[in-house]
Amino acid sequence: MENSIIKNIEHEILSDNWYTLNKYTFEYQKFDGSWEIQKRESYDCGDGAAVLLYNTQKRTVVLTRQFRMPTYVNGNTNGMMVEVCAGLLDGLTPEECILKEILEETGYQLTEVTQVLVTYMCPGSVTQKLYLFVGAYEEAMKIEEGGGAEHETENIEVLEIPFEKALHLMATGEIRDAKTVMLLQYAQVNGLFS
Ligand SMILES: Nc1nc2c(ncn2[C@@H]2O[C@H](COP(=O)(O)OP(=O)(O)O[C@H]3O[C@H](CO)[C@@H](O)[C@H](O)[C@@H]3O)[C@@H](O)[C@H]2O)c(=O)[nH]1
Ligand SMILES: [Mg+2]
Repeated sequence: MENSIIKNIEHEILSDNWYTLNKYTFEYQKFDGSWEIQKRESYDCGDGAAVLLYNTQKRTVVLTRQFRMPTYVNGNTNGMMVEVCAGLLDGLTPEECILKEILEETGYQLTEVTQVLVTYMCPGSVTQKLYLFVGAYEEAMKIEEGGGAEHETENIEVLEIPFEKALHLMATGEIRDAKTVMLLQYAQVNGLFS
């Protein structure tokens, strides 16, 4: 990490259970040139990849639905989230990761996806960099049931819905996962279905 506006970085691990919560204490040079000590916690759950699966003939997208505990404890009544297929890199490249996740979670076997955006999802507190893809799917590519990796107790429901319905669900707030909103809007802005 090279940066002339911070120095003397100290690192401490606050929790290292499933993911890692780090704490950094460092000197930060303010805009007026003076230095101050800052302390920042930083949650490292790894980088990830996500994909909007779309079919222009059928005008459909494939999404997933699963229980997300962090949303349940923050206002999402039944904790269920409708999201694009996504997963953590776990040592793979973003493209390798997302092709594997597509098969595991949705049962489609794709060989090609296109990277369209790279985003920091929550830059004040979470390290995660997320690689966003779109991928064209066809019925013939469905070779497995999907549903998620058994050993990860994922329990993922696969939804194939019209693109217009996905846009409607986004407008009504039933779709409110950020990566999903970004990819649906990407499809809309770039005329993926036109
Ligand atoms: N035992 C245990 N399992 C966990 C824990 N946290 C996550 N898991 C398991 O680990 C799985 C990881 O599945 P992936 O498909 O790799 O990731 P994801 O949870 O779908 O998505 C993650 O990455 C996305 C893209 O970067 C993110 O958008 C999403 O928020 C999340 O971090 C989860 O589904 C869940 O079963 C935990 O604290 N304990
Ligand atoms: Mg996943």
